[in-house]
Order: sequence, then structure tokens, then C-alpha cells
Amino acid sequence: MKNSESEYRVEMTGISKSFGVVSVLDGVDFKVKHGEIHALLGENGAGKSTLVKILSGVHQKDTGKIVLNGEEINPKNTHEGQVLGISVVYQELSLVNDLSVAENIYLHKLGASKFWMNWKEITKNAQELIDSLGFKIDASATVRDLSIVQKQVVEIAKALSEDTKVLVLDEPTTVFDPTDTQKLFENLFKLKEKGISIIYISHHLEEIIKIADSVTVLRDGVDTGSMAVSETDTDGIIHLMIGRELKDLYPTRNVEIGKEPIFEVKNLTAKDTLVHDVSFSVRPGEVLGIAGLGGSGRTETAKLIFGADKKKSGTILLNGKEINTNTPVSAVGHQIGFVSEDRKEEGVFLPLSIRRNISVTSFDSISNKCGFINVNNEYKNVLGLIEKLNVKTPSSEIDVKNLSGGNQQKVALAKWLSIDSKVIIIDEPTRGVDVGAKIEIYNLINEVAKKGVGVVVISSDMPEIMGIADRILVMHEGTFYGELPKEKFSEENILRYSIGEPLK
Ligand SMILES: Nc1ncnc2c1ncn2[C@@H]1O[C@H](COP(=O)(O)OP(=O)(O)OP(=O)(O)O)[C@@H](O)[C@H]1O
Repeated sequence: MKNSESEYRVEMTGISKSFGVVSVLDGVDFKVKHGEIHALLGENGAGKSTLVKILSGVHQKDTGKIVLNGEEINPKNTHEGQVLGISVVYQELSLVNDLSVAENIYLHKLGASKFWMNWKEITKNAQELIDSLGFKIDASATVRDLSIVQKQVVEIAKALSEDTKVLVLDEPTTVFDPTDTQKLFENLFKLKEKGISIIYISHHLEEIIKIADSVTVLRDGVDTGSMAVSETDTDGIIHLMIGRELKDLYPTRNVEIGKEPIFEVKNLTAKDTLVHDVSFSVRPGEVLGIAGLGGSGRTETAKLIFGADKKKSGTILLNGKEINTNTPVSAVGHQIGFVSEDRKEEGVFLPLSIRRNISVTSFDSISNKCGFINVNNEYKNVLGLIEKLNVKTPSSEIDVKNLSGGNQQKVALAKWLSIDSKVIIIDEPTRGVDVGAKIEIYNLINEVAKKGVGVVVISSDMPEIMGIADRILVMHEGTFYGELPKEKFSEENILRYSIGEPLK
């Protein structure tokens, strides 16, 4: 029955879903109005992505009813969802690396066309779409050559290339710096004005307060109700999400920092990227923050140190001695760890179990003298980390691909934090991680530092980097522009250095 008078664009009622014996959603009600930004919140594994996957046709509900524009729908696959006007930008990017930006944006149309594609036209349309979003990306570039931020923009453009009525954004800003985030928000406000309903999943609660009209919180697969954002605040939302108050998001650090550097980088210059003349040192027990805008070269610097990108010149010293880290294998051999921001491509082995993922980097500590894995040690290590980081899973044998995004991130971190490193570089440590688990990760970083490890944290989240670092280096155009000691930490100072301006 059609009811076009309904104030709701989307009405999901009594939605339940299980995967095997695991119940993920249990009678969830979720309603989104026309032209509103509706935040869908909850801890990692609460069922947010599953709910939107049911709306968009990736998964089918076990029970319940979905109504779109007053009409009942049951999309059986994403194509049906798209035809109905439901577009989703997932947390895990789903672009085809070897195709161009334009090809990726219009990929879904290829199968539908009976005619030759006019690539010139398609590239032109794709370019116009990207330009209208206010980002600088060449539509004919190959996706493999884009930064993760640019890939995310292409995902958004792809979602908007359809006649979208409901746009779902699953953690869209985790890789964005404040300027890009602001640009995205402006785009969302424009879409909202056009009457498009936006479902916005995020763990950045300040963002929600800023942009959302309404909020629905899921806890363990059950909705705890919806409300207007004007009726609540971050504390209220946290309480609904985790059922308790949170005192300090950033735990106090009681770590003694060594005097001599454990790790030094001198005049490091990349062969193929913009990184040049990068010099810094980190001392045992120190948490060194690296900030900067997207595209400033933070991730490229980490990859260069780790041997994943090629070096042109410069030296790297561990405990005062020059070392060779020309490949990731040699970096790991020197006990240098690297947790990538790109979880799906470089962070975890999706088809392997949680146990295998964590154990892969810790063979030494779980093997006996002959090199055989001591299964007891392995389980002890893995189960300990699952508990510590509160990874939501029925067992350590579950494949990582079946975990929620935030829980995959916890496994990526656990993999590296469980081994004996001398230096560990963590790129966006809490990307996609819920507020409760963030504290666990910060505690774990402190624990690692306490062992005398030099920790380098790259983060776009300014409150986070100021909350956990002892010192912050700010990158601008491929090199360090300035250093901030703790007493000079402020968002303004980080931003000034990020754009190549001196402090006031
Ligand atoms: N295909 C699947 N098979 C088995 N279990 C799954 C599958 N997809 C999701 N799950 C489980 O369903 C639960 C909810 O996952 P979902 O991705 O919906 O959580 P989420 O709220 O989006 O979390 P996050 O904030 O971490 O992204 C998780 O425990 C996850 O392991």
C-alpha cells in the first residue's frame, strides 16, 4: 500500500537478522525523514552496518518490514537497492584499483548498457561530479594511484552518480582531515536541501552533534530509541551507546621517557613520492604524534620508513646504529612495526581467522625452541588480546572478513602490539573504532610505550593526537614544518603548521 503522505522516507520496523547461530539484529525499528541527516550510532559490532546492508540489499532480513517512500520494498541485491535510490558508501572501500576513477564511478552502468560506452563523455561527467564536490581528483587517473582520502571521495561520487534518494555514509570522515571533513559536510547540507535523506554512521560524536538532525543508537543489535540531536549531547549519546558514563577518554600517561633516541630518521627522501628531507627521532617510551593535512605525506613517510616505498636518500638509525629497512621484511627484522591506515589492503588478512591474523606477527613469542608453534601460548596470547580489546566475536576462529569494521581494526592493532617491537608506527590507530574501545587502544599504546618502545602515531583526529602524544610533528608538503611541545598543543597551532604558517 502506498502512503506518499508519510513524513518518513525510510521506515524499517521489527528488523531481525542472524548469521548462523549469531543474532546480530533483534527487532530493530529505524525511521528516517525526508531531507534529514540521521545518525546511526553504536559500539563496534552493534549491528549498524548490517542494518544498512539490509536496507541496501546486501543482506536480507530474517523478519521485519522495510518501507521506502510509503511502499514496502525487499531489495534482494545491491543493484535492486540502487535502482530504488539507495546508495551506500561503505567503511571499507570497494573500488577496483586497476580501473580509472571515471570507470569506477560508472562501473554499475556498464553491465546495463547495450551500447558502446562513450568514455570521453563518461570521463567528462565523472570529472564534473568530482569537481562539484570541491575535491581535486583527475577522473582519468587510475584508482591505485590515489590516496585513501581521494579513494573515499571517489566512493562518494560513485554513490551520487545514481538518482540517489537515500545516501548512507558509513564512517566517511575517518581518513579526512578537518578541511576535507568540512567540505564533505557542506556537500551533505546541499544534498539535504535537495530532499535526499542521509544516514550517517560515525564514531566521531562531535561530528554528529554538529551535522545530524536525529540520532538512533543500537546496542547489541537492539535499538535504544531515536531522538532529535537538539535534545541530547555527547555524554547522553555515549550513555546510550555503552550504558555507562565515560570519564577520561585519554588515560594519563605515567611513562618514563628515555634520554637517548631509540630511533632516528635523517634527511629521508623518497624516490617516488613527495616526501623529502624528513628528520626526527623518538625516544624509548615516547609517543610521538605526526599531524598534517591529507596529502601532506604522513602515510608516505611511514611507508618509506617501513620499506614499503622506495627511498632515494637518507639514513635510519636504531639505537644509534644505521639500519637498512629497504623492504618491509627487513624493517620487521629490525623489530619495527607498522599498523597501516588501510585496513582492508594492508592491515589484516581478511580470509584468515582472528587467531591466524594475530599469530602471524608473533611466531617468535609463541613458538618453542625448535620453531614449532606452542598452541597453548598461541591461544593464551590471542584470547588475551581479544578480551583486552573487547573484540566482538563468538570465537578466535572466526574469519576476520566477518567481523565488523571496528573489530577488524582492533585485530590489525593486536597483530602488531602483541610482538616485541623497538619502534611501532601506527597510522590512524582508532579509525572506525568506538569510543569505549578507543580508551582500550590508548591504554594499550601506553602499555607498549612503558616497555620502552618508541611509538609514532599518525592521526587526523586532532583531539586524539593532542590527547595521547608527548610531542607533535606537523607535516606540510612532504616534510616536517614544525614541532609542537605539549604546552603548545592546540588545534589552531596544528592547523597553522599544517598549512605552512608560523605560530601566532
Ligand atoms: N557476514 C557475516 N557473517 C557472520 N557474522 C557477521 C557477518 N557480518 C556481520 N557479522 C557480525 O555481525 C555483528 C554486527 O556487525 P556490524 O558490521 O553490523 O557492526 P557495526 O555496528 O557496523 O560495527 P562497527 O562500528 O565496528 O563497524 C558483528 O559481531 C559481526 O561480526
